[in-house]
Amino acid sequence: MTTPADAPKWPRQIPYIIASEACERFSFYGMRNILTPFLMTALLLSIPEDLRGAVAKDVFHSFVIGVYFFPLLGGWIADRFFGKYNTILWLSLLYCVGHAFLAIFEHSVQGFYTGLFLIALGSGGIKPLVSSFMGDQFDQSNKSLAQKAFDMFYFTINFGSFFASLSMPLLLKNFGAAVAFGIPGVLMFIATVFFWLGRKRYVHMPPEPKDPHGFLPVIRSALLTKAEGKANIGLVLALIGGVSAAYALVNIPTLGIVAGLCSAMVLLMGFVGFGASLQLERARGVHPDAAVDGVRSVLRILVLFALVTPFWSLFDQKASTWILQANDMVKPSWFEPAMMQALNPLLVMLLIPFNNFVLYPAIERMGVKLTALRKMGAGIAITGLSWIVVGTIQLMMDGGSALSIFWQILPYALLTFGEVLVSATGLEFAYSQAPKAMKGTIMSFWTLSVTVGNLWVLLANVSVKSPAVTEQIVQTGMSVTAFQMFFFAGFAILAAVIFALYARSYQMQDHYRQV
Ligand SMILES: CN(CC(=O)O)C(=O)CN
Repeated sequence: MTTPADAPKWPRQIPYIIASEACERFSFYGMRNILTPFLMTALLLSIPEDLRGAVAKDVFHSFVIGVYFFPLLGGWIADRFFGKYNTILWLSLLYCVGHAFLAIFEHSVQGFYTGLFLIALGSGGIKPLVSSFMGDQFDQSNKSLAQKAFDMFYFTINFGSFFASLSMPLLLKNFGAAVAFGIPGVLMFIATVFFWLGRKRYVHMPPEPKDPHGFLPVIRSALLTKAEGKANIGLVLALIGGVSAAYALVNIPTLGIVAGLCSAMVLLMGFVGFGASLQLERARGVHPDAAVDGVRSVLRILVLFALVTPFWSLFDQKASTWILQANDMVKPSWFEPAMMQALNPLLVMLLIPFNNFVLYPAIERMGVKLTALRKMGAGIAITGLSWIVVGTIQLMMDGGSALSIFWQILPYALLTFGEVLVSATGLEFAYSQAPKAMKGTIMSFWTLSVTVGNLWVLLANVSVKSPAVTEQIVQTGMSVTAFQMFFFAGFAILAAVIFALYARSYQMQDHYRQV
């Protein structure tokens, strides 16, 4: 029986991290939400109007790609050199400087782009570290509270993003760019101060020295060690990955720079990882058993992350495909389609407490154990369901029905329910499953799953430009838009089924630190 004395205790430093995250997310979503309108109506005015939209999109997506690439750099620097606290603090200061550049250089393209680069470096660099640092504050005695802390963390992200989504477009319109970009900068500075204030209370995990038995050395040994009488199929697969990556790079003119680079990265990682997993046992003589087992568990986590990527494909299209649909729906004259975006953080703030206090306890009372993997699998499937609803709305519109924009509330609710199950749960899952020396890196791979999810969207968009594919779609009797919606719904539901099957054989790890 648990007595009050040994009941798990909340680490008192958690509020500093959560308050800092709320301010940081306000600053991030605040500047991100006004970036495209600012580029279109101010910074890029010298570009002819018909070309301006494409340039603005390029700038925006290059910025987003940076944000999701730099987590790898931040994770590596923290794990190997400076530790999480120092890396977060210094990158946060750089992030503040980036915001200052945006506010100061509202008339200078070069100054403004430098600001964007610094923000991508800062926000991307700290993104996986903050959640991982929060996990470090828990140990075996109170790890049962960690999921609640990650849920609170996710709640405050959306608290920040909700107010930013509503207020920043109005600030840009009424007070101009210097004020609109300055305010997120002030919020980021406050976020840094909050984080710094907790410094004496935090648990600091030291960086790990270069390990000859780390992830990459073990992978290399697995691929390069010969086994008598056996072919080196793993190495052949790794080489196929290298050649395919080179092919994707050569095809950048067709795929576009972003899709080409991301495809090359995914192909290389996929083939090398799969090849190494086939002959990981060959590394056993070269490295200690614990190192080889650690690598196997990391590769298993990466398979789960790969199966989460379809969720991100669907989730991030609420900012593109769903807005385009909303444009053609019936709405009050004062209502902007993009304002539907604010529904997502609002619903996250409602669903997290509802799930934790009402839904999860009710389901557990019915005898169903809600593991992280069950929640994530269900979340991916529910996200697929939201796209069946959106696809059905599209079919009705294509058939000539005039539908109110408020019909989108249902798919938004389903999508956000899926998000809370997948993304909020996945943060804690990723942390708890990562071996100590690889926490920053694994959290970065979790963030990278967002990039890969967006890659599937880019590739789907490239493929529907091909006349052969369009012809096939026409034969189904659906518009390309409706077809794509059902395609993505099926993509997520298939991923959910594979996720559920794979999860059955997944051995849960416990990498919380000892007391
Ligand atoms: C995508 N996220 C997480 C984040 O860190 O921004 C959301 O919270 C979207 N609702």
